[in-house]
Amino acid sequence: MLPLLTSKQIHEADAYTITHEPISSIDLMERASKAFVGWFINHFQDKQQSIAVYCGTGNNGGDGLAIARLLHEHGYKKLQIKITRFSEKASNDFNTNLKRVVKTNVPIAEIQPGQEPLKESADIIIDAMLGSGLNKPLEGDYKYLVDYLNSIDKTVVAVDIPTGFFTDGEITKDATVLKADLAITFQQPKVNFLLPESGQYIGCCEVVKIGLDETFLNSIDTPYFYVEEKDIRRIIKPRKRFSNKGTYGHALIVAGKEKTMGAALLCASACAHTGAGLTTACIPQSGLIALNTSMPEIMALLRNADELPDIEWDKFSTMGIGPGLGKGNSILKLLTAIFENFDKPVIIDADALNVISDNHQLVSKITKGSILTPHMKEFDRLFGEHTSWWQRLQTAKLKAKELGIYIILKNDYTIVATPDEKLYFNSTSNAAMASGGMGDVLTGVITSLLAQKYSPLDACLLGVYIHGKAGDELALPSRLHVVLPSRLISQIPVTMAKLKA
Ligand SMILES: NC(=O)C1=CN([C@@H]2O[C@H](COP(=O)(O)OP(=O)(O)OC[C@H]3O[C@@H](n4cnc5c(N)ncnc54)[C@H](O)[C@@H]3O)[C@@H](O)[C@H]2O)[C@H](O)CC1
Ligand SMILES: [K+]
Repeated sequence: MLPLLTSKQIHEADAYTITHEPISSIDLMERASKAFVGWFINHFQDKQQSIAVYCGTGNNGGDGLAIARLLHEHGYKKLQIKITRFSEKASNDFNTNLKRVVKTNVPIAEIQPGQEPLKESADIIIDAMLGSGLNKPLEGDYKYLVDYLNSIDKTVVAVDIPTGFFTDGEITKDATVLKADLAITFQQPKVNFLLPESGQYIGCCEVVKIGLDETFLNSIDTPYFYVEEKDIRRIIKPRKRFSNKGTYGHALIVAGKEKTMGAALLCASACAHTGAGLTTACIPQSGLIALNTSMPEIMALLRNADELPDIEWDKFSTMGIGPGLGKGNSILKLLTAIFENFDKPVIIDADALNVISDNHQLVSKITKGSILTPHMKEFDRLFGEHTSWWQRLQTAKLKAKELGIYIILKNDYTIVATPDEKLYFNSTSNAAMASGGMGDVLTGVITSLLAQKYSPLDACLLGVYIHGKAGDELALPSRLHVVLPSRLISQIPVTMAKLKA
């Protein structure tokens, strides 16, 4: 897992690398700038395009000056540097790089406090004004300049972090940030890049390694982790010789009502396709024909609106409860009965989450180790309104600990909050997957993994990853506009096979 650092910790990692590699800070800056330029020249190959490099006077600005020099050496002809002299302070490495770039004769202009922004006509703006040193929202000269640059709608490439964007902590709705089409960020994604609020400020993000000390990075105490394919390959288990259906558990999918049987079918089908030994769907009578005709592999346990179904509690390894289930008194009774009689962790989604929100006394009854899979609205209904994703992260961390449960907060980078106060960000999935039924599939996948004796944490991390990866494999190569849940289900065994290869 890649630990994600706060800006304070990034500065510590920077200092540690300088002392222990050892490397001088100016050489580390050179390495970072080269990494930026390596990516930049591959993607902006037209050397006749005009480029304005806006530099602050700290180390982000120092990077900007080094980048301008390196681009000049690579033959970019129409470069200009604009230094924001809004502070009397300048870092040593900024000053050193200023001396170095002066020798190249790339034109340099300085913008003084209170000065009107210089009219910008360049095709591309490289933003090296402020980076991880940002310590307050933009105001005064910076705000004025950034508002102007945002208004002229140029292609903006941010060095490390867009000016005005906090890497961690709450992003306020009225924040002034220089909107970047692309942020080329150093060493690792920043926590706030992974939250939906960043969408309006960052078009896309590329991470370039700058050789910070890996042992130190991995030793830093942080609740935030980024899950990568190598982590998933360590979690996924092969199907063994001499195994049989009993080896892989029996999952019960409690889902569906008359007009939302599709959710139950998708969930149960995903469960079977992810490899549960047996899958039974607890559905109303009205869904039986649909189940039998669409999925002969799946057994039925019928639910009658007025009485509790006759569940043999010991028979099932786990349960996935909620997709298309409906609300109301009978569902409340059913959930209560499950929490009272079934002592293994379950997966709770959709309508089951809403029933818990409406009957808050149920929250404390949720079996320890269970997994909740809310999207943003379901999460807020359960745990209260939030005005930012940062707040939501903190609540998820708190509630997962307090209730001894796992919370999967669905999002572009779906977040898994665990009872030991960690937050794992998933790295797969894409916008083509944003369609009804995708969440039902995820619930089926995770239920299946829990039935197969993966620990709740591994079931969460693996389930979320393969769900997103299957969607990526289908959508990304041919840039599909949309991937439907039922198509994604049939991809899951393929995705799992690739991860085990
Ligand atoms: N390990 C790495 O990732 C490396 C990063 N590098 C680059 O260094 C910057 C961070 O540099 P730093 O000097 O610490 O901070 P900034 O340049 O972002 O800011 C400078 C300075 O500005 C002041 N300031 C903060 N907020 C405001 C504000 N709202 N208005 C006005 N002034 C503000 C404050 O005094 C800051 O100290 C990182 O992003 C990378 O680009 C290294 O090059 C290599 C290693
Ligand atoms: K920047």
